[in-house]
Amino acid sequence: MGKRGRGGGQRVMKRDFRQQRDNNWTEQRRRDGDQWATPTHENADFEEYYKMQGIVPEGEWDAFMETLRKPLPTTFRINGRGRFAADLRDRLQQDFFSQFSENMEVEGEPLEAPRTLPWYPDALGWHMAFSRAQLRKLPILKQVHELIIRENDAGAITRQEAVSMIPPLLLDVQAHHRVLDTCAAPGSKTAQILEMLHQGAGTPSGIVIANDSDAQRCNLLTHQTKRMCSPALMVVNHDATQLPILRDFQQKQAYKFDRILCDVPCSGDGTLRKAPDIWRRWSEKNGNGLHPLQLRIALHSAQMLKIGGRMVYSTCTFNPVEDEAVVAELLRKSESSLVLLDVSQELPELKRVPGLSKWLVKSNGELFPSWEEAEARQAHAKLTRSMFAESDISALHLERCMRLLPHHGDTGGFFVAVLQKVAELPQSAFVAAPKKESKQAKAPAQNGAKKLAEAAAWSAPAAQPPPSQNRQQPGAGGYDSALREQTAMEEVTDMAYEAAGHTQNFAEEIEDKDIPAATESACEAAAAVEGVFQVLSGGEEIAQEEKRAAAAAPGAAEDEDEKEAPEGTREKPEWGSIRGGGARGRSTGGRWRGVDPIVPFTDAEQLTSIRDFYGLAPSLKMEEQLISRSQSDDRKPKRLSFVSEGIRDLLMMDENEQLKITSTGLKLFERQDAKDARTSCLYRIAQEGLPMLLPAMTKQLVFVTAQELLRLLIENSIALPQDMRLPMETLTNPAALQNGSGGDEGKAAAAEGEAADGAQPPAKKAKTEGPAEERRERVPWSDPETLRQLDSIVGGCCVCTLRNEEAAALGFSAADGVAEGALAAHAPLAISCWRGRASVNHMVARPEAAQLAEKLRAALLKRDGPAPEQASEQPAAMEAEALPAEIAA
Ligand SMILES: C[S@@+](CC[C@H](N)C(=O)[O-])C[C@H]1O[C@@H](n2cnc3c(N)ncnc32)[C@H](O)[C@@H]1O
Repeated sequence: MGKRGRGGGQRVMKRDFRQQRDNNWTEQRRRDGDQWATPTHENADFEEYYKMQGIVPEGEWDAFMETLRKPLPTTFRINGRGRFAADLRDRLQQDFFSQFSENMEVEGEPLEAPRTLPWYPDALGWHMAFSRAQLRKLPILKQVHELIIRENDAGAITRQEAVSMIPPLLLDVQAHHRVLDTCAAPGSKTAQILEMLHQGAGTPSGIVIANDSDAQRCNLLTHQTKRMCSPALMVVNHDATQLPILRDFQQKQAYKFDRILCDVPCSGDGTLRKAPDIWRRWSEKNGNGLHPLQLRIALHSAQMLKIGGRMVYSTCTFNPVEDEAVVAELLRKSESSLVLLDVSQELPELKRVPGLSKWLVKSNGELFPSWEEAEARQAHAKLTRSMFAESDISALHLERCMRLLPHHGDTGGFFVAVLQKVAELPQSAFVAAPKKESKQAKAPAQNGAKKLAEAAAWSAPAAQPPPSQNRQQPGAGGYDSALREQTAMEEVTDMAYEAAGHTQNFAEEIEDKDIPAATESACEAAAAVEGVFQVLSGGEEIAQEEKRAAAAAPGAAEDEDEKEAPEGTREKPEWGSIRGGGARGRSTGGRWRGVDPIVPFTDAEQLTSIRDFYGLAPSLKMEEQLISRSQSDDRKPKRLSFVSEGIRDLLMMDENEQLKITSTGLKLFERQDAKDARTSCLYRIAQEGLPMLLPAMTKQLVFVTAQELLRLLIENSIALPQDMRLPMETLTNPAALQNGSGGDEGKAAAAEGEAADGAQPPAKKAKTEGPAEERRERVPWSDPETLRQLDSIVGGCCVCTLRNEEAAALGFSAADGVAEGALAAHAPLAISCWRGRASVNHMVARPEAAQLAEKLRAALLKRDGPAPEQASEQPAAMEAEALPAEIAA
């Protein structure tokens, strides 16, 4: 079959794969004739290959294989650091894990007690291994299982495979770092990195750029990281070998990163325990096919790293061709500008084996120790020299790499190398070594040695593309194009197709049989193998798109020579004049088709209105840090998001719209569209923006008791007393809303009862006013202090938050009431609400409201003990079923 035909098939496979990717990997069964057969956990090629490689220490092979055949335990980490994370850890320990004992059994089957991951800092990483049968039979396991799903959805914990937590820990991220996560979707490591960035108080000066070459997976990445509520994150969609290198106007040089994670696409056999279908699809060809891409990603990343910066290269495969071979070639090409760090003293409790210094490469069914031997046997056609352990290998200290073996810690398999940049990479690093004499000789001659040299030159440190290249490629892909020509990508193509075939079938059989939430582990396993697609379809599509975008860019046809400012002279552009990568709805056209452009929000009238309405302190620099994604100018933007100073600066540096931005910024405000809910402010507060807004808010705040907050969360709406209800005229006369309660008029209107509460946002109203709601007897607000505050705010959006002293007593804030950090999991207990004509309703999504209610109930239970009617019940944290049906759901 020709390549064109197969490419079409690839697209279908890719779509099928994506549609199912959120599902959990379970034990797969495949149709075998008319029989359903459970896949065997055997693969002779796999065993032979890895036995020969010597990846497992002497005498441990059986234990290695036995563990690989078992399902993977559940692991999770408690988000964030500090007191809040420790509190949650202690609560889980007291309420749940203390109920397990050492020698527990379920119907004769031993049950392993949950335990902490010994190497994870502050005992915040946990491991639990129990079977499905045990889960069904032991109620406490079911409760723990549900708790983990709930806390994961709420952003308090993250379910993540244990070994996948290691790269971010070794990246050693600090709050001021610029961090790049090159292959980031679905985003479990990005989330971990973000937490590290946010470990101090306030908004960090550093940023995280999370990239993935697959646009749909970028959306998944956005979704996964949304719960982190970080204004310091930007998600971009590029081929990591062509990520644009921007010019840093502050440093007057290329924009570089302090930390880079290259968690590259790989063949994924380290995930066999959660993706058992790999057993029957495993082939060394997958790894051989991915090696060139992995190397190119690592090389380009190294170029984007600051001198002194740290880069982690990781895979979830045991395969040395994708692991040590890539690291070795990277070190070789760097000519000592990169150093492989000895991290044996970091995470000391983590059991690991050192990297290999010799390995074999398989081709045509034979294993070869060197390129020369493969060449002599005519078996080198689909190989590159860089896949082999060369004679210089001992000088590279590959023993500093680490391989995580499943039987050592009951985990998946993983590989990690930590590198530090000590000097700029030589230009020669970006010119590929000859692969095969015959083709090699042709390539420069056919394509032009000058072009190659030019491409390599402009990829040098801090250099900008020469004008001609710049017009062709918005990204710093100069060396890449050279590399493409020289590495004879078309030969890798076949291997990639084969690898992709493996992925397709793998994907086709995914079924969701277990956990309802999209699980991180499923996505990770999927990601590991899906990367294969990027070699061809994804990568090529992106390259095409980047070319198209460059051509479509305003002024692309002009002489770039005249436009390029000499190094070091670039001025900082005006905030209001920038446009972040996107084209949709722009009359001038933008760079990235189908992407809404990022537009600074500078509407002075609206900004003043928002600032006045919520009494926002000047410390919240909305005028310079608020953005929207607008399709056209004729309507006010639907959402306003806040970006950190670091992201704002990056947006300004990206004045040529080189970045294809999927998402950035923390949503603070949403346009209030309800026609019957007019207030003087067009924008209401988005719940996720509260951690950022609350410290700056001085108006529309209502400090309520814990019991009131709990009631509001459970009942959705609490009525105002009759004498505080607003008159009907406020529905059409916004000015009247500004004057607070309606006095006598209010009383008159109140006689019309609840159904007349037109100021409630219609969408919410539909949700909250079911027949059961109407039947429920509604006790109005009654605490005198709360009533005083409710009377002092104006109708429309407001925030109900726990009173400081209660927040401190219940452990939700420091004694001074100030939240630690901006992450959602550590945000003060506050909810975005709507003060309507006759009631106050919350505007929080149901799952989040349920989670907040449970958190509050647990804290109250801890402080006050069980309420009389609850005294005989289980701890509050376990009793979602005791909540009203709409919350428990
Ligand atoms: C192993 S997964 C990453 C998992 C992720 N780091 C996490 O922890 O959730 C590899 C990812 O690389 C992406 N990918 C594949 N080829 C790529 C390329 N050329 N550039 C950027 N991303 C790529 C895939 O879409 C996939 O999401």
